[in-house]
Amino acid sequence: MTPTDAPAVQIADLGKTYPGAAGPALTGVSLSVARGEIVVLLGLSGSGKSTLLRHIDGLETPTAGTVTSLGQPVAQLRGRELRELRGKIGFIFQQFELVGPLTVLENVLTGSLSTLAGPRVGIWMYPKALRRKALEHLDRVGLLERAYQRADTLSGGQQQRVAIARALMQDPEILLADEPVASLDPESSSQVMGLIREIAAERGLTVVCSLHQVDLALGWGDRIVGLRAGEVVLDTTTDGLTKDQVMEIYGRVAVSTSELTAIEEELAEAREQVLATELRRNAAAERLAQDATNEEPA
Ligand SMILES: Nc1ncnc2c1ncn2[C@@H]1O[C@H](COP(=O)(O)OP(=O)(O)OP(=O)(O)O)[C@@H](O)[C@H]1O
Repeated sequence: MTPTDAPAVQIADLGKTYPGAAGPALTGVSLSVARGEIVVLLGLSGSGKSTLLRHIDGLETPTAGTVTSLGQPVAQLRGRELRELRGKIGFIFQQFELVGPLTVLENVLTGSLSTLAGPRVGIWMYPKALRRKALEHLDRVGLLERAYQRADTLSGGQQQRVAIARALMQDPEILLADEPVASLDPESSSQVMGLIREIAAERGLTVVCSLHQVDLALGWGDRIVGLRAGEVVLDTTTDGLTKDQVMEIYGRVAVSTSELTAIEEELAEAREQVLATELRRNAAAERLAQDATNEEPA
């Protein structure tokens, strides 16, 4: 395998148990994501999607197994090495994580902070080249005319586009997105996902994105990885994949008809036993009452 063929992310037998947790958040997860691939993580709340994403840029440390991102063994990196890796991995979140009172442009500029020595307060504290780059990214996400507006005056969809522009300031090779459209309406959701896909194609970005919406995932991703209770239960390209197959991840159609019949028979048997016990109890109570009547003095 030549260096260019090397996967963007290689996860081997990853396990994670949070301190004090009753059970593991991830178990035996193995996954290889090629450069330029667009992968959707699907699964119910609590299935481990965020935990998996957070291991890719070293925000979590594995309990077992390894994660290699852009050829680097993530858990072994410290200090500058870890910062350098994170500099190549952009992250966008459900709640956008913008600084509301700051202007849109300033929010985008904060995406370049890891490349600068020391903090920056105000747009004019950033080098001109970075200001120009931030404006170009805002133009790309269709928000150039909003550059000097407060971030918290924008709609949810617009704020997520600002967050994308901010992530682009890092010139990332990988983009991680943790339910980026969970708080958006369907129209804004497809606009934001469409934009991510276009930008990923333009830049050859690798994208790993968790989503809740199966339809969106099917139309948007190249590949779907389904998680259930911390384990990979589906890993397939989206070509020809049906919604029913995907829904099995959620356990809604995971029970077959024969299993359902068996469960129903078991329930019917249990109901009969309860009924028989109740009948016996009633009979015993009647006998006691009868005995008491018989013993009463004439
Ligand atoms: N910091 C933490 N400490 C302890 N347990 C955690 C922590 N973060 C997550 N968990 C637990 O790990 C499991 C997986 O959580 P995770 O957030 O990765 O799931 P998720 O699929 O992203 O869920 P959601 O869709 O709700 O964001 C859950 O049982 C959760 O309660």
